[in-house]
Amino acid sequence: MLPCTCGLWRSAFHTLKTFRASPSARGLCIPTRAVCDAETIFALSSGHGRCGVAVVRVSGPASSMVLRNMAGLTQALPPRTALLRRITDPQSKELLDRGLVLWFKGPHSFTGEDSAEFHIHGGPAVITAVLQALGSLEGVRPAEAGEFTRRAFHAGKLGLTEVEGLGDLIHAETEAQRRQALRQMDGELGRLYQDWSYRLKRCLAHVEAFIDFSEDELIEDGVLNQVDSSVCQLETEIERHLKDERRGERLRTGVQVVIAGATNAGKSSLLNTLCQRPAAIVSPIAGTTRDIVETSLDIGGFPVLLSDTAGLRDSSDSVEREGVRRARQRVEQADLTLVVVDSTQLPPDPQLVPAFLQEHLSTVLPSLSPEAGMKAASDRVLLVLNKSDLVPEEQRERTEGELRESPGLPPACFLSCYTSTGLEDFLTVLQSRVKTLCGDPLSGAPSLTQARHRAHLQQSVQALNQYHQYRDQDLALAAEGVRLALTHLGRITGRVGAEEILDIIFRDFCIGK
Ligand SMILES: Nc1nc2c(ncn2[C@@H]2O[C@H](COP(=O)(O)OP(=O)(O)OP(=O)(O)O)[C@@H](O)[C@H]2O)c(=O)[nH]1
Ligand SMILES: [K+]
Ligand SMILES: [Mg+2]
Repeated sequence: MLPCTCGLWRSAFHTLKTFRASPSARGLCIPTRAVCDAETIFALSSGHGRCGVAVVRVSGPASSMVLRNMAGLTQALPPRTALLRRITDPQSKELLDRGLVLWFKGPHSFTGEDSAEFHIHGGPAVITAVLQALGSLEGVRPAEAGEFTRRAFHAGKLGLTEVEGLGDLIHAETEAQRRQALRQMDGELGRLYQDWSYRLKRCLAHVEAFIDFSEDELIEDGVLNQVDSSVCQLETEIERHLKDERRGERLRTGVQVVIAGATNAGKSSLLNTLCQRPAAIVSPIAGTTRDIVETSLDIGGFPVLLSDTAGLRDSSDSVEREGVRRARQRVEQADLTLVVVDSTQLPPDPQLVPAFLQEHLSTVLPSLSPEAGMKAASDRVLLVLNKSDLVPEEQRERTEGELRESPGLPPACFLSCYTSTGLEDFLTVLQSRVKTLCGDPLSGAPSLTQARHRAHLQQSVQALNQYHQYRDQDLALAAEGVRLALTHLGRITGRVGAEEILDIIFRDFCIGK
């Protein structure tokens, strides 16, 4: 029997051969489309509208010609050095602006191609003149949305998860979103998936080596046991990564918080208080809100999509009934529900309040009632006891004491949307709940951020089940399971079938990125 190391070497070599041979495996190589597209592209990369400085980016083989024609640069430029130049029209030689030009020699650029940047004055007329001048040059055309990044991807500068991270970074609206996106753009998530791919490749190599050489006794029996435990270990890691309760995805898209409760409890007033503008109509007429009113908020760095809904009651009005139906539907989909209660309706005897609130919760939100599991309710609900300005202070304090003693209920906060009393305490509770729902983007393993990743990871795990299923009956089929799992992982990082998803990803990119 050969020593194990030799078996490893053989199996790795064997796998290389089979990868070349099998069409499904062929896709596993890094994308190798020509790094240099024949066309040179340009775009305004800074934001639109009047600004101090605007950045126009150029990428492609004609970039040096562009600098020669528009910035009068004849000799080879030092790369990555800003030079103050007169920027002129290439045909008429008219002065368009005075600005900085930079030159990036490929492959040491964002796209991997020869690139240039013009930092010009940000007035609309200056920008238009420079873009028009660029467009007049032969072989140079305006870039499509995300085209610079697409070229960077094809040049192997970024993996697909990094591209997605970059897209998220551009769209990040809150601190926590920025942190998560930056981490993904830096490649942490991509590295995690690539590490899994690498380990799966080793497993595959070993199984295939076993298939080919075990009969000649050239390989140790223990190899398969090693594969078994590696596959189990990987399954555990992927499943743990999947079991994140959608924290990363939630942070990326925003936590769905829904305001619900009886009519006139002050739901719309709460929405307006939280978003600090009169987004929803407030009136003493019960049944004012019918449609769902949405607004996005930044709660302590975390993104929240807050919805106000129709007051929950039986109504003979068909429009109101539709509003109530929509409200209930929203509550079902919510990550967190703020159940607003008019605190003047609470029993005057504080001891009766906990039971009253339990009862109230089960009528207002039957799916979150104690019967449906109070644990679920206390994780997904916050009770807002509104109009506290109308409750005597002494009664409020005694009620608060009672509520602290009744652990079965979701957290409850007294609040007045009129005077803002209690707002700070409520915001603290809300923020900590939202934070738990999103997780800390900086600690622990990087989070799963996209439904697309989740789908491929689930398929990967299913494929690994095939390995166990056929392990003792048909090793070729078992190996196919591992190969399939690898393909699914490859689809996340873009090593397999990237073209189909690129269009979807870049659709959300801006021009100039
Ligand atoms: N005193 C007092 N009145 C409040 C407070 N919050 C709301 N109100 C009043 O309560 C009434 C109902 O407020 P809304 O915000 O319209 O209540 P709602 O729950 O959205 O009502 P519907 O949309 O009809 O279900 C209005 O007259 C508000 O001015 C509060 O904190 N204190
Ligand atoms: K109302
Ligand atoms: Mg309302």
